[in-house]
Amino acid sequence: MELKFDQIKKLYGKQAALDNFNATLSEGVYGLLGHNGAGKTTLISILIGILEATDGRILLDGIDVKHMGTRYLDRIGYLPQYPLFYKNFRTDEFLKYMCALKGIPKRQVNSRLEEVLELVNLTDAYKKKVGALSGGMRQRLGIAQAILNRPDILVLDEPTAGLDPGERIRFRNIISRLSRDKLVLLATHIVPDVEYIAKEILILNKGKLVMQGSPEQLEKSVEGKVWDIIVGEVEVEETVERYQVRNVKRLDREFSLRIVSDEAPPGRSKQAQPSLEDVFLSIFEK
Ligand SMILES: Nc1ncnc2c1ncn2[C@@H]1O[C@H](COP(=O)(O)OP(=O)(O)OP(=O)(O)O)[C@@H](O)[C@H]1O
Repeated sequence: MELKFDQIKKLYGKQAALDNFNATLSEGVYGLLGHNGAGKTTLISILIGILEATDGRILLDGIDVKHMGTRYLDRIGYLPQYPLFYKNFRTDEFLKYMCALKGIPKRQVNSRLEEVLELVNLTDAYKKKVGALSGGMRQRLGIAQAILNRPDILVLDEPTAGLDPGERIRFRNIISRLSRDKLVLLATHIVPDVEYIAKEILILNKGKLVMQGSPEQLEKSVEGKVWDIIVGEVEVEETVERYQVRNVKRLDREFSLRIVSDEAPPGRSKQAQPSLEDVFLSIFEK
C-alpha cells in the first residue's frame, strides 16, 4: 500500500494551515508530531475526507482518493481528538451502532465485536455502560470502533490525551500490535507517544513538514549538539535564557541541565546521547 500526500495546501482565509505538504507512507506506525496549531488536525481532516484541501491531492496506490468514493472511506478507521460517546449505551450496544453506521452486514456484527474487543483488551467490558468505563478504557473503545471495518489505514488524533502512564503504555502496545498489517497515522504533541513505536516521524511546524525519518535518523540530526551541564543556582536563569534547555534537574547543591547547542557550553559540560525530545526542542525553540 502507498499513501501519498501530493502538495497539500489548506488556507483558512489568508492563513496557510498546511503549506505544500508532501509525504509518502506505507504500512507501519507514523508519528505526526507538532505543537498545538501546527496543522495536524487539518491534515487528518483532509485525509479522512471531512475537509477539502485548497490545493493538492491524496493518492492511494496511485489513484486520487477523490475518485474512489466509499471504496476509499471503507479502508479508513478514525479516532477523533475529542470522541463523543453515548454514555448510556453499553459497550456492545455502542459498537453495534457503529457497525450499523459503517454498513457492516448484520451476520458479521457479533464476530466483529468479539474480534475488536479482544484486540483492545476490552472483552470483559462487553456489557458495561460506556459511562462507567475509565478514561483509558474509553479510548480503547474508541480504537475498537475505528477498526470495526478492518481498515488498512488507521488515523488517531491525539489519542493519549488525559491517559495515565499505565494506560499510555497499554495504548502504545495495542497500536504497535495493530500496525503489523496497517498504516497507522498517530498525531500528537507528546514525543514519548511515538518515540518507541513509530517507524517514521513527521514533524509539522506552522503547516510545513520540517523533518521526516526514522527516530534514529532524526536523532542523528542533533548528534554532537546535546549536552549535560552542571551549574550553580545563580547560573541557572542565565543558562535558560541563553540556551535551548530541555530539562533542569536539582542535584544536592547544583543543577543539571540538558541543553541543545551547536557549540559546547562553558563550564562542566559533557556530550549526551540525543533523543527525539532533543530533536523536537532544536526545531521548535529556534
Ligand atoms: N476552521 C478554522 N478556521 C480558521 N482557522 C483554523 C480553522 N481550523 C484550524 N485553524 C487554524 O489552522 C491552524 C492549524 O490548526 P490545526 O487544528 O490543524 O492544528 P493542530 O496541529 O491539530 O493543533 P491542535 O493540537 O491544537 O488541534 C491553526 O493556526 C488554527 O488556528
